[in-house]
Amino acid sequence: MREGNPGKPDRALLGVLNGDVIEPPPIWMMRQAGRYLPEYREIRKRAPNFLGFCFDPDLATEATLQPIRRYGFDAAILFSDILTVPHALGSNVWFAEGEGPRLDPVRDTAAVEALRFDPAKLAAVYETVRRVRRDLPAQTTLLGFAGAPWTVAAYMVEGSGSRDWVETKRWAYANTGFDRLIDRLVDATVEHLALQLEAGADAVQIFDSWAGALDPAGFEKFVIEPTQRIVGRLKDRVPGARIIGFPRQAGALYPRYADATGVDGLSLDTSVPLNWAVGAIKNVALQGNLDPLRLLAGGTSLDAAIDAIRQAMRGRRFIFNLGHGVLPPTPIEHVAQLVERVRG
Ligand SMILES: Cc1c2[nH]c(c1CCC(=O)O)Cc1[nH]c(c(CCC(=O)O)c1C)Cc1[nH]c(c(CCC(=O)O)c1C)Cc1[nH]c(c(C)c1CCC(=O)O)C2
Repeated sequence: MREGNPGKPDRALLGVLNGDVIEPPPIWMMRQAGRYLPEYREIRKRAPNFLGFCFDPDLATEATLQPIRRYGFDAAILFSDILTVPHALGSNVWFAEGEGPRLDPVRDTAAVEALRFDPAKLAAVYETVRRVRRDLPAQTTLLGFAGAPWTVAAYMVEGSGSRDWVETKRWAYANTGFDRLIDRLVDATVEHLALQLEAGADAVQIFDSWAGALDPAGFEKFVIEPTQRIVGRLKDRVPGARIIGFPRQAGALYPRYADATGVDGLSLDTSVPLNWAVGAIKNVALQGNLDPLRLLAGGTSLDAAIDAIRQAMRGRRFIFNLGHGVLPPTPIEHVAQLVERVRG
């Protein structure tokens, strides 16, 4: 079934994005580098704060490689964060230990006009990409990433995480300059993703974690339209760029997102019935969507959930993943069970 990738080493995950059906499917996990790994918790102590960790190429390279060494996943994902982009735009971003991200809120046009993307502030990130590519096994795909404009804007407007994103939606729907923030983020995201691809990333994922917070008209304007611009411009700038989109909780709007944005792969959240997705979503590789809680719980119900996903996706361009990030209390043995079951 393989066409191969002329001129490229045989990277299964990149192969799926390029059009191959591969059995067993390549596997990686969102948030595979992080707190569920004892070796991550150990090196995390070496940095004074989380952004300092992300901007230290020694530490970020090591964190990226840890899950590859332990489990041999088919892809490594750059260890970084979606909030490095607001940092490079000049926003004040910090992680209050145990409380999640904090930013100085951006709530008017003057604050938007003050933002300037300076990629020099992310030089350590691109250096990490180069080092990881140099140290990775040749068959392992390296993924870069960015947050989508809507999700990054939501953190910038609220100044933190939120359940309902009230201030962001109020401004977005009022139509009083929020689009300018989205435009700035589209420009910065294209630049940031292009620099990762040019430093050695094989493909990139765009995380729109809060896409599901919008109504359908808002989803069209603030999720689909900016993502479509990013994909078009990135493919113009970096020929052959491969892009996975993750509009989390998009529900019935997943097919529209896949058709309209031009992504090569679509990451499905835990709530999506795969039998529906296979029929409704054409012409893209699908990725997903094991419930991270199944992985945490383990046991025979984990095996059954893995088998059901494999069964539903047989014959389809598919990348095995979770429906969202792995949770910190997940036992490391359950992850070993997952990888073995998918490949066995
Ligand atoms: C919304 C979002 C963020 N960051 C990210 C998203 C989109 C994906 C999603 O929806 O989960 C993306 C992200 N964050 C991180 C990665 C690294 C690569 C990987 O997936 O392994 C990636 C791809 C590391 C991280 N980013 C963060 C950690 C934990 C902090 C630490 O280790 O000290 C890690 C490993 C911190 C972070 N960063 C963010 C939050 C809300 C938090 C705090 C919540 C939490 O603690 O999980 C913003």
